[in-house]
Amino acid sequence: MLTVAMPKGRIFSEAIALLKKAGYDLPADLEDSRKLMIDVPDEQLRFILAKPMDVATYVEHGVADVGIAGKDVMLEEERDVYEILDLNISKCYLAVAGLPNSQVHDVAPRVATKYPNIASTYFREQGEQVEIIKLNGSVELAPLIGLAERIVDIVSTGRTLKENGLVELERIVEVTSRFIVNPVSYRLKNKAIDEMVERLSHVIERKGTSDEN
Ligand SMILES: Nc1ncnc2c1ncn2[C@@H]1O[C@H](COP(=O)(O)OP(=O)(O)OP(=O)(O)O)[C@@H](O)[C@H]1O
Ligand SMILES: O=P(O)(O)OC[C@H]1O[C@H](OP(=O)(O)OP(=O)(O)O)[C@H](O)[C@@H]1O
Repeated sequence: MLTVAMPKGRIFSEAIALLKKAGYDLPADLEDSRKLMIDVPDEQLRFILAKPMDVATYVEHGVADVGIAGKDVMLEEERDVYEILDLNISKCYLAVAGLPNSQVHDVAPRVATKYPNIASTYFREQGEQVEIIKLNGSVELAPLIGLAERIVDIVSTGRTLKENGLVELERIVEVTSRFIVNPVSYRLKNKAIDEMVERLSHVIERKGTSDEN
């Protein structure tokens, strides 16, 4: 039995679709359920449904053998897990944004973000001193209300920035979801994990090729 940590929220449906495409026979109502632990005995799988930021924590502690997590989470949390596969789903990127034409005069401008580690590493590498303000969501609000001069947040379509009158200033890193594995599970359950990786890679490789479209 493999325990798979799945991120609830926007990655979930794409991840389930990918597993189904890879040939896993999963219950149709998986996405409507409020259950947080779901066994699929025919496939020898147990799913646990976690907050996206927590997936790598479950995998690092070995209560899940494998999991699916955004690259943003992997960079922010730096968990001791193997990142085996880029699943190429839930594409977006992390960027610095702010109000247009805003002049930053402060010695240490304030940067609001859900990603304090990524943001401080980025600005340190740029040689810029900033004050990081940690938020848990609606980060685009911060410059509008005067909490921060800049933000570091996810951009996908750019709609949230646009509708709040913000502009992208610098692109930090591209983000997609990754298949991650607990190092001990990888030794003990190598066959089952390798099979899942193989089946998933097969589906990812075919994605976007001309005979698939
Ligand atoms: N706008 C977006 N488009 C595509 N992928 C995104 C977007 N925002 C976040 N992601 C990816 O999805 C993951 C987060 O998903 P989601 O937004 O459902 O979680 P969340 O922000 O923790 O949600 P909440 O705290 O509101 O439940 C991120 O780690 C990132 O990899
Ligand atoms: O470029 P877009 O397509 O507009 O997507 C980007 C928005 O999506 C995410 O927010 P989410 O919906 O997860 O809300 P939150 O920030 O409050 O968690 C992200 O934090 C941005 O705000």
